[in-house]
Amino acid sequence: MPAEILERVFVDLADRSYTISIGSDLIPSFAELASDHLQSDRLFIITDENVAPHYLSPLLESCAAAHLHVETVILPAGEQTKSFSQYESLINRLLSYKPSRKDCLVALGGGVIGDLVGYVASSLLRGLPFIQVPTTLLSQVDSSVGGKTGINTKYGKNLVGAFYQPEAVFIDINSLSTLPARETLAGYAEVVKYGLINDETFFSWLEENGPSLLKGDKDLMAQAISKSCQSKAQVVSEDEREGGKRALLNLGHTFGHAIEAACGYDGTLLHGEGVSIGMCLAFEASVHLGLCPQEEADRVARHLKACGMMTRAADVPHTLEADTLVNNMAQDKKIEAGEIVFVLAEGIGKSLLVKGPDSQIIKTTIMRSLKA
Ligand SMILES: NC(=O)c1ccc[n+]([C@@H]2O[C@H](COP(=O)([O-])OP(=O)(O)OC[C@H]3O[C@@H](n4cnc5c(N)ncnc54)[C@H](O)[C@@H]3O)[C@@H](O)[C@H]2O)c1
Ligand SMILES: O=C(O)C(=O)C[C@@H](O)[C@H](O)[C@H](O)COP(=O)(O)O
Ligand SMILES: [Zn+2]
Repeated sequence: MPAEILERVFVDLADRSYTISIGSDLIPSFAELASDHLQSDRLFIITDENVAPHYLSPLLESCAAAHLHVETVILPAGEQTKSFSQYESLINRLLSYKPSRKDCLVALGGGVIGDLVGYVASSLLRGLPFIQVPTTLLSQVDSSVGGKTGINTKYGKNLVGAFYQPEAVFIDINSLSTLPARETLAGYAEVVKYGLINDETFFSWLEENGPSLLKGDKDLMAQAISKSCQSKAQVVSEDEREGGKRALLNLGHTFGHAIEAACGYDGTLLHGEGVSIGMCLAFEASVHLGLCPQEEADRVARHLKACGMMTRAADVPHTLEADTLVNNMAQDKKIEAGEIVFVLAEGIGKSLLVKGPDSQIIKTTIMRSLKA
């Protein structure tokens, strides 16, 4: 089947600008689509053990047809791959192939592969071009766009990394057909996030269409992916390095990352699941701080729950302590003069940054969410 591009979204970043192409059958046509972005005929495709059996062959076949020279690296799947040890081993493996600065890395996979490969691209030989081919819903709507790359450390999520933009992003929505339902749901949390941040109309659309989209309606899914990419591209174009409004894309993440760290990155809690609970906590905290009406927080939790998402810390299949979560939150990157800048909300579509809100209210909100 020839590639069908449904939409192109431009990320406007001066000399680092690029296009996100969204469509069907883009992976089997990768080499043709990517040809304008390649500076040499040598590519390094990095993927994981779950993605490779489905999508590596069509990608390799398209590269062979275009007479490209390709080396392939298949990494273990899962969050633990975003680590110092995998970073070092990938760097060494790539160096063994004697890469040049014009060769291109291709991240074929979810956010784990995209974040790791992007960071390797930013640092190997002081920077090589890379292309994102995201294959999870989460990576198609969020992580492949915007240039946040990095790995986790024992102190927390994404604490080592770089802002480093890809040359292009190719979103093949057909790849979602093999994604496990739990992963689709986790990605959906980041879709809902865009509505909650600044687009109540989109949130209402999701209330109406989210359940059908999650059941496999491809047309609705494509619309949600386009809308999410447009939203993210807009924010990133205005604030690439999170000097201000980009921090709103972190709605739910201060809480979510703290819960993820407490669970140990072993698959007990997926990133999107932490974000779902974290967004509910952000809205509940906003209610207790007198910023947001209770009905708005209830509406957020109701929608996420109706879709089958986790909405409370008590839903996590791991024993969590409020003190551990508060302690983990102290590693958040949005800290200014010793105070965490929280993403809170005055209502749906009305998010805002609040520096150092009452810490007792934050802790009480967490404790309530931990009660079954
Ligand atoms: N850089 C950013 O802006 C940004 C944004 C959001 C999230 N993230 C990061 O992204 C990561 C989460 O990404 P994710 O949710 O994509 O997880 P992931 O990369 O671990 O992928 C989820 C699982 O699905 C499998 N998989 C991927 N594509 C598949 C497909 N098409 N069919 C079958 N299986 C498939 C993977 O092997 C893995 O087991 C987290 O580390 C998070 O911190 C980064
Ligand atoms: O692109 C952004 O900016 C985001 O915050 C998107 C988030 O969904 C993503 O999880 C990101 O990796 C979080 O970044 P961090 O700076 O909080 O580590
Ligand atoms: Zn996220």
